[in-house]
Amino acid sequence: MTTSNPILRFSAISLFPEMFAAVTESGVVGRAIKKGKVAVDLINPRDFTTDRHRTVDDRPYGGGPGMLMKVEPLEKAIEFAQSSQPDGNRPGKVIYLSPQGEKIDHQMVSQLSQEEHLILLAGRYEGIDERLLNKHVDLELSLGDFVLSGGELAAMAVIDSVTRLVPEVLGHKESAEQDSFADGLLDHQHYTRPEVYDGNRVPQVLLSGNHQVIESWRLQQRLGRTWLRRPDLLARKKLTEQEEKLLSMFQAQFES
Ligand SMILES: CN(C)c1cccc(CNc2ccc(C(N)=O)cn2)c1
Repeated sequence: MTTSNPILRFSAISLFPEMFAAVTESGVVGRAIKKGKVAVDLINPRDFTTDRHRTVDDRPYGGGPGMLMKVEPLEKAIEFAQSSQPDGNRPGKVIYLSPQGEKIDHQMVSQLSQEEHLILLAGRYEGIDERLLNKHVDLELSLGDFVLSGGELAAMAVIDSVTRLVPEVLGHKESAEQDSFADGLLDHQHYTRPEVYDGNRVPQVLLSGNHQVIESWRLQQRLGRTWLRRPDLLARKKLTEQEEKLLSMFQAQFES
């Protein structure tokens, strides 16, 4: 069913809009756009410049290395994104991707998937004027503690991860509910043909056809791997009685 107005609209504000082809022309997002369920508008601040050289960067007060994004073209791009909003809809949420932002996790992605319009501000240079940030930005988000040459890759990560969670965007085959992290645990191991690869067999339990045993083995592996690799995630999760039991059996085997 293709809806005339999409469930979720992204407006990406970027000096390098062509980068977004990486998500708009392939994969889950590409298909969701084709089906009219998601829309991605590309807005380039350079189109809002008024000088002959179409200047989009400006020098920082107080000196120092690097440049900042020029205020005027950026503000006009943000206002254009906000105006391109069908009447009656909630105003778009302006998200600024930066290393100084709140770390993104599944909870945040899930909340964002409930929105109607997300305006993603992909910064370049050393960032943007703090007064512009305070006036227009609703949420400053970060992929992690590292610096990219621009916010575009982070914005595309938001577009992809959020789109996957929009109801009925994924078919039943790729369902996102089963995503690890959705329930706060890492994923279990995966195996496919051949049955013996490089001298190693697929764990027998997975060949048994006993779905109850398979499901509990997978849950045990998810608990065990989270305990080993991400104890911080495990600490946040309330385990059921059965999960406690599976994990302690895993720990006993591990420590034996
Ligand atoms: C101060 N500074 C270098 C800077 C400030 C703002 C934006 C940018 C654009 N680059 C980004 C953006 C996001 C991330 C992330 N971790 O999500 C990493 N890099 C850089």
